[in-house]
This record gives sequence, C-alpha cells and structure tokens, in this order.
Amino acid sequence: MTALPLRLGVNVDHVATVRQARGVSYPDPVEAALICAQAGADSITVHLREDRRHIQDHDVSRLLAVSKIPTNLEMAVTDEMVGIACALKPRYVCLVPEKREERTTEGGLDVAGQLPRVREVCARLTAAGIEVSLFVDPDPHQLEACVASGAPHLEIHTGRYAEVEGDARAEEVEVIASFAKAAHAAGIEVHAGHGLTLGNVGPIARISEIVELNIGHSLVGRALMVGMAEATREMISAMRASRS
Ligand SMILES: CC(=O)[C@@H](O)[C@H](O)COP(=O)(O)O
Ligand SMILES: NCC(=O)COP(=O)(O)O
Repeated sequence: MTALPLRLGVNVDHVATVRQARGVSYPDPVEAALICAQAGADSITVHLREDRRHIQDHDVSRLLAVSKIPTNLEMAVTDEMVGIACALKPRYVCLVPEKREERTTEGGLDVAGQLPRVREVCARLTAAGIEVSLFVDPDPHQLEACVASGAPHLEIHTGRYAEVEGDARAEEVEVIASFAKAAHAAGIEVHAGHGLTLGNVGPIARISEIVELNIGHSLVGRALMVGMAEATREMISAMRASRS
C-alpha cells in the first residue's frame, strides 16, 4: 500500500509538569504549543488528568483560543471530562484509561469491557462536533469493540513497544503493524503514541496505515537541550526518514 501522510501531534503535558513543580506561571504549555506549530507540528495533544497534575483547565481553554492547529484533548471516560469537552469543543478527544496512582498511562482503554458506556460517550462527543479517538492496546478483541463504538479514530498504545528490546521489540512491531492494518481495513483512522523517542520512532513511523503519532515526554525532554522548535523539527525529520 502507498504510505499515507504521517502527522506529528506534540504532547505538551510535561511543559506544564515543570510549571506545576513550583506552582508558578512558567513555562507555559500554550507558548510551547505555538512554537511547535511554527516548527511544523500538525496538532497539539494535552491530557487533562482528573488530578490536574500537569495540564490545567485554563491551559485547554487558552490553547483552544490561540492555536491555529487542532487540539487533541486526552481525557478519562468520566462525566466531568465529557462535560468539559462538550463545553470547550476541541477538534479531537482521545479517551484514555486513568488511575490516580499511576506515573503515566499504563495500558490501553478497555473498550470491550465497557462498550455501552464508551458508545454512549462517543455519541455525546460526536453530537458536540468532536472527532473521537480511543487509546487502546493492539489487541484484536479491542479492535472489534472500537468498530462497535462508532469512534472514527483509534490510537495504538506503543508503551510496551517502547519498554522492550531486541526480539521482543521486533515482535511488538509485528503486533502493532497487523493491528494497524486491520483497523485501517475496518475504516478506522489509525494513530499511535506513548513512549516514542527519536531513537525508537522509526519502526512505528514505517507502518504505512498509521497516519498520526502523538509524542510528548521525550520531545519535551529533548527540548530542554535544543529548544522546542528544534526538538519538533528533529522528530518530523526522523518520522519522514522512516516513511520514505
Ligand atoms: C495517554 C498517553 O499516553 C499520554 O498522554 C500520556 O498519558 C501523557 O500524560 P502522562 O505522562 O501524564 O501519562
Ligand atoms: N498519547 C500519547 C501521547 O500523547 C504522548 O505520550 P508520551 O510521548 O508523553 O509518552
């Protein structure tokens, strides 16, 4: 299959993590988002966690007011978050699982285990004009449920891929590639993200059915060394080099 274009969504959560460490007003994730857009990012991801450990409600509103590229709001499947999304109307919402005590998102959303609820939330968000994505592990059982949910997009959780090495990593690429192919064949737009870095993005960027990567922690870390614009440009180059 001819490779579809590959977009970069930059997740600016951890710019806010540095700000929240001191409870001050800087660094500003919205300012970072504008720099990423200028450097070629296609969208901005922010994860409004229930515990508000990094991104705050006002960050999402300010981002939506000033960003010229789409916002992808990651959020848990709760009534509070659905209310916020329906009021703010980002272009995209990605439904993710959340545990208060976790350091980061540990797995994909169990869509199959709560299909009626996910379907109802997808319908409410869609009625508000929002395109919904589901953050899932590359498990065929979850794909069936994603199709049944009515969500037009899904994002493959690449956390396991990022954690393992050697043969296990090569196997994980196979699992992700066949899941992406099946999801694309089922008419779902396929995204991927979590734990991706300049060093490991290549094999994932090479999967032709994946059209968007959402990358945050490693890119923000790299930006401490080279700046947000350069870190964004470096990632776009690495993605394009693997795609061609
Ligand atoms: C859902 C996901 O994979 C990322 O957005 C990640 O959750 C970033 O936020 P945290 O680092 O707070 O987990
Ligand atoms: N959905 C994944 C994301 O937005 C970024 O994850 P990470 O690069 O911060 O691990």
